[in-house]
Amino acid sequence: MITASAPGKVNLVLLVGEPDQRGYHPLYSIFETLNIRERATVRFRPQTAEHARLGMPIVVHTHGADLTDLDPHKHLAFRAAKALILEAAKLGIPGILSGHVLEVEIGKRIPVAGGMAGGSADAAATLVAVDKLLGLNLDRERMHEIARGLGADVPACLEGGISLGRGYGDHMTRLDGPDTARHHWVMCTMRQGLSTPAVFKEFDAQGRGRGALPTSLREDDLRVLEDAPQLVGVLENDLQETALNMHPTLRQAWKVIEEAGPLAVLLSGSGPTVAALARSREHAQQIAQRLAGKRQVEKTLVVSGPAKPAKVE
Ligand SMILES: C[C@](O)(CO)[C@H](O)COP(=O)(O)OP(=O)(O)OC[C@H]1O[C@@H](n2ccc(N)nc2=O)[C@H](O)[C@@H]1O
Ligand SMILES: Nc1ncnc2c1ncn2[C@@H]1O[C@H](COP(=O)(O)OP(=O)(O)OP(=O)(O)O)[C@@H](O)[C@H]1O
Repeated sequence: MITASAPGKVNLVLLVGEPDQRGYHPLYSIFETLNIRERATVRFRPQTAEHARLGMPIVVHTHGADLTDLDPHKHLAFRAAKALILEAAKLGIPGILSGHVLEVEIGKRIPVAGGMAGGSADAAATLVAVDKLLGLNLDRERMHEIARGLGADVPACLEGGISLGRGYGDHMTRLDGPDTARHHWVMCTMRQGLSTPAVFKEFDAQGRGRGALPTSLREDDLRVLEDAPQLVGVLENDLQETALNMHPTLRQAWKVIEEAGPLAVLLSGSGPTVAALARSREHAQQIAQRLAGKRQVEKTLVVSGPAKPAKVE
């Protein structure tokens, strides 16, 4: 049995270009991974008659969130496990599961459909756990290739730290080092989620895409590695206005969160989770206390970043 974990994220900078023919958007995205982690535990189980009917001998159980409406084959942990079984076959290790099913247990802590890459973190943790269980020992490059086939945010969850994502936000360059400052956040979730494709679609309908994106790290963006006060001037999310227009209560929540006294307020990815930047952990706890009981905010999570990469526990 192997357990691995992977972090959630907030995009410190998210610049969005015009969509390509498939409708996907080129991005310039600086990810900060957060110390709120998803866990994947994987093991072999003997195959039963019921399992034999499964097309692919993988069973996923999810704890901590209700994903019963989700087609099991679309669960990102299922897709990650399947990708590595196919990779094993490609590497000439067929029958790796013979007589067994691969069981994946996911422990979710990251809110679903909140813009914090919860499903992507499940995928990243599953990739690392199954790689170890099957003894594949894939290198970083191959893991990242497989990860980006699963979703644009999966490589960032594998990578950890603070990283620049180019291409579709899925080609990572790690930016942080030993002197990188720690950042404290209050992640404020909303009762109603927002669908990532719907936000991008509305963004396009409003013609908000940038004609050109920076081709390398902008010098000013190096401030993402500094303390919270320096970070304030860097934070930027092109999807913010679109999400604020689409969500029924996000604008009211935004005002309430600003009144709780953070240094800055930022939409996390495609939202609707709102990231409130604090000076320190104590300040973050104060903000969370001020927001307790406010009906506009579902719950608050006091977190910090950058976080460790996806790894075996
Ligand atoms: C908004 C972000 O969270 C910022 O980090 C990501 O770009 C979204 O990452 P993700 O949820 O892992 O994205 P995917 O699962 O690959 O795609 C979900 C949907 O988001 C849109 N999408 C995603 C990434 C991208 N570069 N362009 C897009 O247009 C597409 O409509 C796609 O169908
Ligand atoms: N393991 C998973 N956990 C959560 N949702 C999943 C998972 N696998 C597939 N999904 C589907 O993806 C949708 C969005 O999931 P997720 O929680 O990853 O959103 P998100 O955090 O907003 O993503 P991102 O920030 O990467 O855009 C869910 O509503 C669900 O239908």
